[in-house]
Amino acid sequence: MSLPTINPTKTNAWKKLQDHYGTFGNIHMKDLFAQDKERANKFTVKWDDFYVDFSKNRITEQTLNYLLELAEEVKLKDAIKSQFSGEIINETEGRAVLHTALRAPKDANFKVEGVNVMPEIYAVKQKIETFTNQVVNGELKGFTGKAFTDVVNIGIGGSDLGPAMVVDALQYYKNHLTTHFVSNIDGDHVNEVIKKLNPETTLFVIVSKTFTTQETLSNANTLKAWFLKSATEAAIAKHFVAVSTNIQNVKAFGIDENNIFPMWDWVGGRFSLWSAVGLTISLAVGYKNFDSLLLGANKMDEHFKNEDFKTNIPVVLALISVWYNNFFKAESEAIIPYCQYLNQFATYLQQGIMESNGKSIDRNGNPIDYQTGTIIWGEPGTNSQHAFFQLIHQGTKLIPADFIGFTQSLHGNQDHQDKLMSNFFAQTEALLNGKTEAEVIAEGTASSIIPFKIFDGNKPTNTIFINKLTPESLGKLIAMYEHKIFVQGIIWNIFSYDQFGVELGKQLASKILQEFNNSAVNNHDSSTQNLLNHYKRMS
Ligand SMILES: O=P(O)(O)OC[C@H]1O[C@](O)(CO)[C@@H](O)[C@@H]1O
Repeated sequence: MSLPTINPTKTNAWKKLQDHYGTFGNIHMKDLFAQDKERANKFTVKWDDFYVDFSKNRITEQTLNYLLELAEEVKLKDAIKSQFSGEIINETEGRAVLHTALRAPKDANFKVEGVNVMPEIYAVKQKIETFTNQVVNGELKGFTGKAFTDVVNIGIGGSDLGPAMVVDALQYYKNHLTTHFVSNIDGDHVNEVIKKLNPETTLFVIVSKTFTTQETLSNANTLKAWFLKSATEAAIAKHFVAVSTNIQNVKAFGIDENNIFPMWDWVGGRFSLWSAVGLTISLAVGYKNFDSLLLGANKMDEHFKNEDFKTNIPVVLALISVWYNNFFKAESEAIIPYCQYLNQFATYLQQGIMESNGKSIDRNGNPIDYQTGTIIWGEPGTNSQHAFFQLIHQGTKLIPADFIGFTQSLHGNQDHQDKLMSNFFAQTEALLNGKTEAEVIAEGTASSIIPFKIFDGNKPTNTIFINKLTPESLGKLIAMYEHKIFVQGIIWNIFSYDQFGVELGKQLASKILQEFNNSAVNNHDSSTQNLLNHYKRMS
């Protein structure tokens, strides 16, 4: 069975939303709160250690009902079933999409083409656990008999961003191993990492689903060449491991078969941190914590699969985002974690959201005449307040924002935590209420300055409030956004799991690379040609 192919703009719910948007006009959220004392309770979902308040949005109960009707009309329920039952929903690549199987319990039953994949998943998990324990305990040693001190993850995109974000987010839980990430083809990246390494005590984890990615293979070759300045070829087996679906290419690189951690083509790169792609996470925080991350994601999967849409966190967040994207024409969304540990979270979500839903052809193969993927950006609070919040508060653009916060800190310094969280609450309150002219005048402001100090307010935010940053709660949070991506892709009638848009640039780059050897460069547009010739002269 394939995914439904319903044009959302042709649904009854869409028309209702359009009319509703027309009458919604300039309703201020402040008035909605004043009219209904129960508003916050009505638009809050409490689930496990999550408290998600979406009341500070430009919605009424009617809006939500129409959005829920839209979900029904585009057959979201069937689509969820299709995804979890291993159907080939990544139709353009002919693949199932089963990252959810990676975090399911052992006795779950996820089938790809009739075969239960759980035994394979658990065999690889076992391999990750054994290997992690041996490295962390110092049982496995380098070529001079010393235990490992450093781990270098070599990968890019989904083979880098997920592990890098999680290792950073969970650094509180880290063991003695120092982790490094090399992704960019820019030689400065690998060069700076090399400066920090001792070949005798460094473990290299090459992560590439395809094992054909230029950046990853170039960086891996550079690191191998550097390593071989101090060690023999035989030592590679002790220091290099790989995560890939392409066993043949990994072996050709010189990696011992025992050092290969397999993955599967039914795991998309940007959804792969739950697989052996997360090996560096497991090494950095220990297998138990890695497994808790998976457990958290599995709990969110169950919530997503079973919860009524009205109180289903990923579904509600996705619907509200569609409301802004397609009716208010908001172009971007900000992700603001009040947590320094989530420093890389927005960057990570950029790939997840923009590579998945940045599409303009629908599931019937026709061009789309409505907006799809949102632009994602963000930084942790409070730093972001001192950087770009001016534009969110008083600029001309509507920027819905997710505020992510934790009731309990990990550091235990209540003074810092209270100051951080007072900012967290103050910002969403200020974005909601703004400041009126009367309030500005009452502050005794000089009359010529008054207009500059008025805040319209009415700026939407979701508050995603979690008890504590743990591997499990992080797993839930990541999975929450993964499901939001899926829901939006279904509504927009696009394929979320391919990424053909990244190919053209890659193809041209390899053509240009070959042309560097030619004496003259032609058959480009005149701009590109001039630039190439200038580079050839000057480099
Ligand atoms: O793991 P690989 O095959 O090296 O691919 C890395 C990344 O490249 C992409 O295919 C395109 O940027 C991503 O989807 C993927 O995460």
